[in-house]
Amino acid sequence: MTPVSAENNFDVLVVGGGTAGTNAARAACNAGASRVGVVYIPEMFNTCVQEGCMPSKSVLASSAQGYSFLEAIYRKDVHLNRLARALKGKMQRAPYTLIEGEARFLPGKEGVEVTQGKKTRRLWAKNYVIATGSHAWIPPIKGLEGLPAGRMLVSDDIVGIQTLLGEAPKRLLVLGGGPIGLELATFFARLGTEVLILDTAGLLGHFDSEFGEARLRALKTTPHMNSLVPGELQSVADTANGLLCHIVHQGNLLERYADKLLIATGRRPNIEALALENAEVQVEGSTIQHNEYLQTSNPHIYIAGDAINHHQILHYAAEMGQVAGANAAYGKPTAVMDYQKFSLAITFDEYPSALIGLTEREAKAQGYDVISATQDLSSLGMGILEDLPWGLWKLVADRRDGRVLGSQIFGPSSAPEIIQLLSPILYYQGTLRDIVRMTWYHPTYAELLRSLARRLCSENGIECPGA
Ligand SMILES: Cc1cc2nc3c(=O)[nH]c(=O)nc-3n(C[C@H](O)[C@H](O)[C@H](O)COP(=O)(O)OP(=O)(O)OC[C@H]3O[C@@H](n4cnc5c(N)ncnc54)[C@H](O)[C@@H]3O)c2cc1C
Ligand SMILES: NC(=O)c1ccc[n+]([C@@H]2O[C@H](COP(=O)([O-])OP(=O)(O)OC[C@H]3O[C@@H](n4cnc5c(N)ncnc54)[C@H](O)[C@@H]3O)[C@@H](O)[C@H]2O)c1
Repeated sequence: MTPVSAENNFDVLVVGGGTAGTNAARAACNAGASRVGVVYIPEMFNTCVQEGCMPSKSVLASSAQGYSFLEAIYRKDVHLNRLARALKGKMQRAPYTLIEGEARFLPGKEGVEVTQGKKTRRLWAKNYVIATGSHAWIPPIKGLEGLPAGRMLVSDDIVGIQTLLGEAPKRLLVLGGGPIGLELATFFARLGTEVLILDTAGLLGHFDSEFGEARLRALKTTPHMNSLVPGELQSVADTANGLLCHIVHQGNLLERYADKLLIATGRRPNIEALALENAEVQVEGSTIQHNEYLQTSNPHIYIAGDAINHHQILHYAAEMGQVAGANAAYGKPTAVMDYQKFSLAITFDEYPSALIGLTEREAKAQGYDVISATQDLSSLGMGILEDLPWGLWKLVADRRDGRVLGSQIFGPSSAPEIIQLLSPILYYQGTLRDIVRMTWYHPTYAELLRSLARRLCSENGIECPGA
């Protein structure tokens, strides 16, 4: 290895300054690494704040409050400027060194080369963390590539949505009914855009199937929303009447017109620019091979966050960063990434859905003796008072000891908050009996958790107070 100057020599070098990268750097500092560097591209330094969680929730909140498209965009820009300023300030005060530019690995264990404009700089580290995030994936569909600029949007485009659209489109085809598709479809439908959602599978694929089915029924009653699920976009062509979309649905070939197309079919890791072949890091398809310590096939290189190509949600990015950063600082695989411990997913659309812990399907696959109870929230207590048109709540437990394994909820606008009632219960390995003994206020949605727990006890012969 050709030596580098002291300022370019690190114990741990993190490539990526987003949530995973900054958590990795902080964890490396806390684990005793004295020289820790973070390389990042300043224009797009943090997905959550710049184009992900926060802008999507900002426009959703504005549309729920009745703001127009342009007002929602203005408010989003104000929110993001404030959030980005706070985050940058936090990064500047952190105990690691920030380096701006795009990084790529060099062959022969020479470290990484960082390019910014015409300047390049070579950095070397004992251990590295790759935390380069992800980008929207565009499926190979006939006609997509040749579309004129502004006709097609991807989820990353929310940051520049006004420049791309000018105003809310009259007709929008949303490809993909995952969280991004459902959230952005909700935003546009609330503004009066006629939205058509297509998904080749079902909605809410991570949930038990009754939740995807209920979400689809609810979608069909939402003003300005329509769906063809499962439905496949075969081709698209730009015509004088708009985008002509050929769609296969239930064996029929349908024609639909849209003014704009929004692609929300998942995300893929940002790894192309890294020249990983130089670092002897094995990649299979879009996935960097790694073990439970988040260590790649090169023992000096770890990986964290969306770049890992699964669990692409913020709190996982933070946790993976902590694990990868600590292991990189120790110089050996020590901390293990436990995904199940952090299982929590929320979609903030018209009828929000949330899950925590294991679904019934996952619990069965793991060999648990599963019991579950589901309640329709629209016909119960608060659901009646609030005229809730749709709502389901499911509790999953282990028959052997009544331990709570997971829960899913859909419908009420407070679902994203309600699901987190289960967080301490799962963390402390609480049981159905614990839930029944706890105090719940009436009338609230939360008190229904006790009804579910009581029902599971009485139906399955588990001793519970009042069951
Ligand atoms: C529309 C949308 C909505 C979302 N909503 C939510 C939500 O509500 N809740 C939730 O939990 N999650 C949400 N997510 C997911 C969440 O935003 C991501 O999981 C999380 O931000 C990923 O963090 P990260 O650190 O892995 O990547 P990023 O934040 O993308 O960081 C990647 C870093 O790598 C740097 N980089 C990339 N390539 C290079 C290179 N070659 N050299 C140097 N630096 C490089 C970038 O500059 C950046 O600093 C959403 C995502 C999207 C797109
Ligand atoms: N609220 C949140 O927590 C939140 C919000 C947004 C994004 N995210 C995260 O960001 C990541 C990306 O989200 P996403 O919604 O883009 O991806 P996703 O993978 O969650 O969903 C993509 C959807 O597109 C469908 N699909 C795939 N190919 C298709 C095709 N050719 N035609 C039609 N449909 C197709 C899939 O069946 C799936 O339902 C996810 O990991 C998600 O968890 C989280």
